[in-house]
Amino acid sequence: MAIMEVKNLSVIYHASGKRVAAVSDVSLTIEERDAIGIVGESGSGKSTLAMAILRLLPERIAQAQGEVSFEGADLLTLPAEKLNQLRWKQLAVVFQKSMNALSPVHKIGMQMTDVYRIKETGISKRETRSKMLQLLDMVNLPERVYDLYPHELSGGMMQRVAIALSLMHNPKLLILDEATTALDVVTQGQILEEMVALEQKLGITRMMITHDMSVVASSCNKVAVMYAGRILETGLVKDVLANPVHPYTKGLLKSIPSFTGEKRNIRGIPGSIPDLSVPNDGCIFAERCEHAMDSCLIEKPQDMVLPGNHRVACHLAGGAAYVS
Ligand SMILES: Nc1ncnc2c1ncn2[C@@H]1O[C@H](COP(=O)(O)OP(=O)(O)OP(=O)(O)O)[C@@H](O)[C@H]1O
Ligand code: NI
Repeated sequence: MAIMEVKNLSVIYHASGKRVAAVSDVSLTIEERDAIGIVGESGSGKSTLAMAILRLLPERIAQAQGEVSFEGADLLTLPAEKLNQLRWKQLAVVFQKSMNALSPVHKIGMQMTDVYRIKETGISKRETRSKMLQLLDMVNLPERVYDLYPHELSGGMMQRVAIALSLMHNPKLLILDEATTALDVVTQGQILEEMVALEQKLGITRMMITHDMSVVASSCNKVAVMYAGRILETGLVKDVLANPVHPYTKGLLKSIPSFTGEKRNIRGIPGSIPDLSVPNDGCIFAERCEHAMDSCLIEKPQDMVLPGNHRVACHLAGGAAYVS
């Protein structure tokens, strides 16, 4: 069953007299218990997409259009009070810098308790404490963390606390925006492994925002490849990674080191993301694409649907040049 359906979502930032099309016509279906990776290079609109879904964009400068249905409601038009009830309880988010929001002068346990009590009233101190210890244990932190100050924690421990906070009300959908990016590879791997085990136990659905395809490969079942505000390819991880069709996805996969550990040159994709304040009617990747044809410059490619609902927005995917 779909837990969230994003339909034709677009976000425009109004910045210094320009209209920046940060997210353009994005549609996504997230099924219950999916772990969907949103992957793409810096500036491709991943965070904007997450913020739009959560309606956290600054209203004065950002304008979102489209539909985000979640639990039968459209998050984009839901009255603020109803939306507040959903946040944390149903929908939770962890950012890369989530922990910066914590006060340096209060102990972790007390801060967790304060956050918990905003939504849960009428629960005794003892019960709350035991719930917080249980949460710490869930993310593999020892009890003593309850009595530590933020500066006494390592980066990995901090992110674990942030994840514990996001889980405190058993959310249905958890959005992680580069939540493990700043960590060393070993700690990141451990946290991802723990996340996967935890969400299987708790029945959580996860949206994982990252620029790192190997994070998606190791912790997600679905992937959406985003570039310059558009989703270029999406499908099951096993299909997209084994059979990438879009030239951009192929480039992204080439630019990460091999999973088997063999040495390979890390090759970036030449060029950079286009100016999003300039309207584009063709394929947004065309100017960097080594296979671009005339039609790519003037006509926006529609989604080509391959077996397994593997979707690709590329003229080549639908044309004669594509061999399955
Ligand atoms: N407040 C803002 N005002 C104007 N433009 C913005 C604002 N925030 C983001 N943008 C622009 O929107 C585009 C998408 O940015 P976004 O942060 O969503 O990308 P991202 O994929 O999350 O990148 P990163 O991987 O670096 O976090 C970029 O071109 C960015 O410059
Ligand atoms: Ni981002």
